[in-house]
Amino acid sequence: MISVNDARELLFDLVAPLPAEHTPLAKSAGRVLAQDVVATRNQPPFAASSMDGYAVKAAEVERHAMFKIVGESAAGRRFDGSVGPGQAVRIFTGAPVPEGADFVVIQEDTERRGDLITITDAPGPKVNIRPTGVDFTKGTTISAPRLIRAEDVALMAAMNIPQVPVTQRPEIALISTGDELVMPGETPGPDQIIASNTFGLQALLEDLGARVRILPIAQDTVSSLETAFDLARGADLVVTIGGASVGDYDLVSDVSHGLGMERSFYKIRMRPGKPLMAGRLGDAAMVGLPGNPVSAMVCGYLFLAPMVRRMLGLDQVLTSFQRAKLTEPLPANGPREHYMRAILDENGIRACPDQDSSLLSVLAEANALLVRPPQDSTQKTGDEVLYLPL
Ligand SMILES: Nc1nc2c(c(=O)[nH]1)N[C@H]1C(S)=C(S)[C@@H](COP(=O)(O)OP(=O)(O)OC[C@H]3O[C@@H](n4cnc5c(N)ncnc54)[C@H](O)[C@@H]3O)O[C@H]1N2
Ligand code: MOO
Repeated sequence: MISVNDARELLFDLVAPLPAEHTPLAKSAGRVLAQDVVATRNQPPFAASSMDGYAVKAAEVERHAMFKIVGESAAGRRFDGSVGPGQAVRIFTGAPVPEGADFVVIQEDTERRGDLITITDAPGPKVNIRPTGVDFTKGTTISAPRLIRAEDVALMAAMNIPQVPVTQRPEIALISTGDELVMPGETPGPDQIIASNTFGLQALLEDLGARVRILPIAQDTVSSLETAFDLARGADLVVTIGGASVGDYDLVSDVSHGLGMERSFYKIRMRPGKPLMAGRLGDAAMVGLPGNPVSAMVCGYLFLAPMVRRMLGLDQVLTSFQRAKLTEPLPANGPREHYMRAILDENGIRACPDQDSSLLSVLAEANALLVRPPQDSTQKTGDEVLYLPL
């Protein structure tokens, strides 16, 4: 058995960042920027008014000063002439400031009669003009890698980048194994249950940006498992669920070995999630998850999620541990690193009372995984512990 950290390193060795592709700007949110993108224009491309009012010469701005309106500058339609002494140009927010003007008096500070305006209130020092390129200039770069957020989409749109280079989405095939499983919506036989962690993992992995294919459930036979592996061809990562332990029907190891899987490791010194196997199967990475629903989900958070982030080319692939104070004591831990479902609130953190790895109801109630090092001693209320937010 190897440690969680060693397992993670070996899992990272099984995957690499995927190539880039272009996606339309409108579809780029949630994807990972694969190459730097560069603005090809200044924003604003001209000195622009930030208010509705009158463009004048700053030197002439004072209370009671009068100006003659000689034209209009609107957003999208500039005033072509220039502003001379005693002249003003009617101007609107976002419009180009005409030549000769270096101040915009807001209309609330003026009184207009025909084509004459008078400044009624002393304008402050603010010139109400946005200089050319104040937002960004030609050559401004958004650096890759970067998880593209809505704000980045807006910025790239303003930069006039209609096609965005993004990392290809990792394709993941999920194979549930076991005669006892049926899909949600089907009618289970008396000894059957519903495949669950399959769908939890799909949600988790898709949320990270992977494309997930749920394959038909493999029965506990060699041929059924072989068929499932065959259907998984083309995936970057093949994940099996269940059949990883030592029972007579735990066939994943034998079947994957028979198909040429080069094993990287089997079993991690952790709870839950001990009987995890990993290796390379043809062009794909393969991870055999333990079937217990919580074990599979915890391994999804701890191992599959970082693998996906690595395939997406992100720098930050691990979730950082946080610290909180215990609101209830903990008994000593055994030899395996323990990821306990826990509840974090404003007072601190406490482990859920029942940590059996079949209990999805407890996992759903939890909002953190409290991390116990191997052989950790008894912890008292108020002691600080590490946790991962869920
Ligand atoms: N003698 C030993 N028995 C077990 C050991 C051991 O070391 N020695 N390890 C235990 C641990 S820890 C785990 S975890 C499980 C892992 O077992 P498998 O990976 O072989 O999983 P299965 O036996 O196929 O299933 C376990 C459990 O989970 C249910 N299951 C499986 N897949 C799904 C799914 N997609 N959705 C919902 N539930 C699923 C399955 O019905 C079983 O109840 O082994 C222990 N045993
Ligand atoms: O370690 Mo198993 O993965 O607890 O239930």
